[in-house]
Amino acid sequence: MLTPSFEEDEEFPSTPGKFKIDRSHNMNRHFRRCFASTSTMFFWALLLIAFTASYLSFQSFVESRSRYFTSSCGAIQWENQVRNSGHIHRSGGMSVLVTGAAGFVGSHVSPALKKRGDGVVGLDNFNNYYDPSLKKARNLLLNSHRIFVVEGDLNDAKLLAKLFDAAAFTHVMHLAAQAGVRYAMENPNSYVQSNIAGLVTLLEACKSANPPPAVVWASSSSVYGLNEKIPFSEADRTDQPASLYAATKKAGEEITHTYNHIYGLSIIGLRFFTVYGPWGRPDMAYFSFTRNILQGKPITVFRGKNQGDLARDFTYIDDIVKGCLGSIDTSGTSTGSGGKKKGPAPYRIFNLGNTSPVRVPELVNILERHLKLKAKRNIVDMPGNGDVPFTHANISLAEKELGFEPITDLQTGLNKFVRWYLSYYGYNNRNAVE
Ligand SMILES: O=C(O)[C@H]1O[C@H](OP(=O)(O)OP(=O)(O)OC[C@H]2O[C@@H](n3ccc(=O)[nH]c3=O)[C@H](O)[C@@H]2O)[C@H](O)[C@@H](O)[C@@H]1O
Repeated sequence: MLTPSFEEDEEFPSTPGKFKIDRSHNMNRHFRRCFASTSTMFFWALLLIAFTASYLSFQSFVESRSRYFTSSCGAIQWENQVRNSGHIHRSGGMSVLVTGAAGFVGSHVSPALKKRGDGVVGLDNFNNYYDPSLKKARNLLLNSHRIFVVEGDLNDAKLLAKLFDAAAFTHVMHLAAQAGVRYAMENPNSYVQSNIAGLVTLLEACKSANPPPAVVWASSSSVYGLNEKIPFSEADRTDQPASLYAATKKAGEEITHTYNHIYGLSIIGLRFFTVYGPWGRPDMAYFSFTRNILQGKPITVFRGKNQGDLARDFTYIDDIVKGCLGSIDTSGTSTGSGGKKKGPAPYRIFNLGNTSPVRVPELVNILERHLKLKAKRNIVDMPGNGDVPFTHANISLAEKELGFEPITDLQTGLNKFVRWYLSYYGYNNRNAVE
């Protein structure tokens, strides 16, 4: 029988790239040795069958946990999972349905709620806008915090009704969305589907719940569009969106207002300013720049009018999480019941930004320092694809009402991001998907 030796351990290093290269050579050698006698062959066949059987039963266990149920037995198990995950473990705590839980912001907000004793149930459709394996990895992390994430779509009204039947959510943290400013030109309907139709389906479920939850949801700094008044304040114009993405987020602000007005839903809309950090979104500039710099590929740096640099009020994820928790804690309650308004409910919108915009070339300089590599910069004029030249948040309202206080500068936040990136993808960076 084959016994592992030091020599074999060395041939299977932990880096996945090397593992792949060496595997065929090793497999040939193992096959020659292992199948030299019939008894060893029989032993390996039994082992293979046992392994396959346990893998299949594990898979079906995982599927039954998260997917919509098909049998009554599965339904009971599913409802128990939802109820347990949404159970509150502290006095005065909340039970929160987090949509987009396996997304970037959702995967940070959910454990933060759970750690302080709140109940959390996730909902995510695990779509392939970017590498779904990253979403699955975030999901594993959530599971390790005993957070159950239901795989399903916002537009599935029946599923939402089942969720609200199974758990008495006090709050909905609505983070699921079609994100990305420039992708809206490629796939406009996905924005309508998620950010408008999905939002309405969710609000319908919220207003019908008894009692209805308070809703905190992700709007976007992009609603300021062509606004030139700096810094951006909540009272500034938001009627000149520069992208379809921004237009759907602005529509979301109007739609949530009507549900507040007609049904007494308590609403907080959060205008996030270019959120970044560990477990981030691969479609965002800081993430794709890191990947390309490590792979020795060029990066495209957009330049604005008169060759001016673009700038963003980059905001670190941990600061955003504090703003989300502050919103949940101060949301007030919805006043309606069973779809009938009983009195006025709060409707508020807040900027969550860092208040110190950084030019995109400076972002690249910081990444170069952290990665100890030079970027191959390809500087081009900003195409007319929905981008805005700069963002800059005035956060005095969020400071006053939510206790929001961002403390992470870009240098520090990107250092944490790069360390995560290297630990997740490895130094050879071969597994990073475009
Ligand atoms: O805060 C927001 O409202 C928005 O922030 C980001 O949108 P954006 O600020 O455009 O973030 P990135 O796509 O990471 O771009 C950052 C900056 O890098 C620039 N960029 C982007 C990509 C690229 O290849 N080159 C480049 O120079 C962009 O023009 C922009 O100035 C998110 O992608 C949106 O989902 C979010 O709603």
